[in-house]
Amino acid sequence: MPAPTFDSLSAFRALLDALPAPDAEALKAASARNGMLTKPPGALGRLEELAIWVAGWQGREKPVLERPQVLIFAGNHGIAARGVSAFPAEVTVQMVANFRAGGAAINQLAKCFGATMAVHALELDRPTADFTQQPAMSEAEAVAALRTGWDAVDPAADLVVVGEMGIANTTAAAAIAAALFGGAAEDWVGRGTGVDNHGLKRKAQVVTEGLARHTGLLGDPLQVLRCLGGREIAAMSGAMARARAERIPVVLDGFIACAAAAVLHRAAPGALDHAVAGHQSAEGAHGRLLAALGKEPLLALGLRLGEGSGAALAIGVLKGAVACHSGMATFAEAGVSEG
Ligand SMILES: Cc1cc2ncn([C@H]3O[C@H](COP(=O)(O)O)[C@@H](O)[C@H]3O)c2cc1C
Ligand SMILES: O=C(O)c1cccnc1
Repeated sequence: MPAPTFDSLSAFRALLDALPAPDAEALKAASARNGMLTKPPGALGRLEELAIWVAGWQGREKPVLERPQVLIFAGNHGIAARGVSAFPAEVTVQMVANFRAGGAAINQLAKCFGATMAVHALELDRPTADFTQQPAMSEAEAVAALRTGWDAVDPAADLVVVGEMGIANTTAAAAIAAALFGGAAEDWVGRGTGVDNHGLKRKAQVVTEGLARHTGLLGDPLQVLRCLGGREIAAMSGAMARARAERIPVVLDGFIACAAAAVLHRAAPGALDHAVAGHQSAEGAHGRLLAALGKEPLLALGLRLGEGSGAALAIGVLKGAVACHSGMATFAEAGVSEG
């Protein structure tokens, strides 16, 4: 069956209301298998629940992780002109060239964990509007960006990692988080690429202005995405939703990726049941955002890069979980006495 598609935000919302659940039979079978493997019950800790979770989404008792896909989306932001990043906006397009040449951190991590990697640059020569002045995107622009993400997912992948590149996007992500979960701008802004205290104040000011500009629309998570987000952020939301429609598990990356995920979470409760938090980044409010999503990170290594880097590292943890679950012998097979 061809994947459903959408040409408006309301059609996208309808898809979110009809997302599939994990396979109950596979969950039951994997859970039973986990209880028979040659280890004391629970001895593999969180790896056990991770393997069962992957089994449920993949619809098989013995899941596999052989075709992880890393998707990187890049976009430029009108608010970059407001001095909210330690780096100039041209770094976005320069890093896209670096991704394509294989020179970025994510290239190495994707290679390490056997993932394919695709880079989608979204109209980099046309930054989104400054959201303190007007909505970052028109409805048509937001839909086009969501579609880029939706269409980028390989239905044959067995795990999806979604990452981003977009100078100033920690400010857009902070604005989204504040709009979705409340609190002051100061609670959600962080140092991003390394802004000083003045930069941090500017970020809070820009977020405060953005929230005030769009108050009337912020009750609707998809309008939050359109008014305060960016093309790469919308593309990430679209990719995560498509992965769910295909029942492919997703690993969440850092603060920006989690802001994209949070839009889905607020638009349709349970929309992130197929997603695990790969890591907690060093961005100040990432812990708060993960808590709001109810997600416990697998790793916390002090990364503050984005690009899907922390999520790509977590592929290793998931591969370990799946390898043990699907490859270990049962007590009966190995002739080991049970306790
Ligand atoms: C060379 C370079 C590579 C990056 N790779 C990811 N980011 C990260 O930094 C940006 C967000 O931080 P801010 O909001 O402070 O601009 C995003 O592009 C994010 O992916 C990078 C940033 C730089 C400078
Ligand atoms: O949390 C992240 O992913 C992050 C933090 C700082 C800069 N870029 C990304």
